[in-house]
Amino acid sequence: MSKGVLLVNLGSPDSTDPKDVKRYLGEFLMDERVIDVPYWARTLLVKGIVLNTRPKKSAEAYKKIWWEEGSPLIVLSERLQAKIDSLTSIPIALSMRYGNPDILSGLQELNDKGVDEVLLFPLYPQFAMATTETILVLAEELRQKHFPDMKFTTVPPFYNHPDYIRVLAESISERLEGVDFQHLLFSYHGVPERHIRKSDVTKSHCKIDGTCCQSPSVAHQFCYRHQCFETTRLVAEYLGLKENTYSVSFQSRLGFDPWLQPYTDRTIERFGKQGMKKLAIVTPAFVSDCLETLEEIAMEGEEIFHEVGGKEFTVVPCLNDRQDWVNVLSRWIDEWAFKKPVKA
Ligand SMILES: C=CC1=C(C)c2cc3[nH]c(cc4nc(cc5[nH]c(cc1n2)c(C)c5CCC(=O)O)C(CCC(=O)O)=C4C)c(C)c3C=C
Ligand SMILES: [Fe+2]
Repeated sequence: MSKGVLLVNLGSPDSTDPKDVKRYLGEFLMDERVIDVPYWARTLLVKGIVLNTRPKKSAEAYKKIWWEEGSPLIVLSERLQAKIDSLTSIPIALSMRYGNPDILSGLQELNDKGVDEVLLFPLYPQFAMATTETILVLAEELRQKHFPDMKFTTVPPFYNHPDYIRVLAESISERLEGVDFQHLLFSYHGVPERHIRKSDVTKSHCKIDGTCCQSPSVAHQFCYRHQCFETTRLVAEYLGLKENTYSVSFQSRLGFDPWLQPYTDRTIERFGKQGMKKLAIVTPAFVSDCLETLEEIAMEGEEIFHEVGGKEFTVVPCLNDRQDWVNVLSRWIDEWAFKKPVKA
């Protein structure tokens, strides 16, 4: 068997043209694991309402963060792929769940190189049905249809892996060295509360009120909320952060259903109104900087903080293509490919 790796990230529109943004949002939001309502209702909501207004607004936001080479998320993922590729001897392909390059072309590229055993590597530290699960389901559908002889292995969510925690914590301490801050906010992408209940394999563990995430359960294997809190706890422990000097919030909610709380924008506002002047923020659900970190946090978040009297707003960049992160990912890949012992 010949081995290869498919890194998979979320994806971006091809350009900031509202037509491209509309095509991308259409594919994204028509995913039944993102807007998980019956097909007719999703079609009515997405095609009848959201796609008539949101593409223009989102295109404006993308314009603010777009780079000459393209979408930051794609460019940063490509840089990560290239650096891993230079350290490993097996083929490394890159795909996006939505937009381009798609998962089919990534699998085709590996197949053309003679690969028949693929390590599927969703670039998400925490599991969510709207991210990890949708990648794995689509990849499996494509495998069955186009590459039935291919074998898949999947990298599990690495939210509590000591290597990930160390690199994330080091990236925070590097950025915050010499920065005077009163509070470190861990802002994760939100999901609707309903998604947490749906992913609960026990069907009874998740209460979403904070009482369940600390009590051991098999449900945690698929619980986004638990995994976000665990990442935070472990990083705080690594950095020796004192209680009440850090907290968790959830950003980027869409629609009117309850999403995981507290919401990041309201938290930033509350901190400023309470008199906080110096806030630092880190976004561990994203391994690559993207619209949600560069625009929603670094631009909108800072504006909110300043409007309510805040002064210094420091954003920790995502891991992107940091060399220590590249080294960790390359080592994980080699350990899988060459069956080397797994070291923390
Ligand atoms: C942890 C990662 C992410 C989760 C969980 C997630 C859930 C989720 N997202 C939407 C809706 C949108 N998200 C959008 C952008 C976006 N989302 C993520 C990651 C997660 N999403 C990233 C990395 C990005 C940025 C992409 C980029 O090109 O930089 C957008 C598009 C932008 C916009 O119009 O605001 C939408 C829409 C839902 C509904 C959801 C869970 C159900
Ligand atoms: Fe999102």
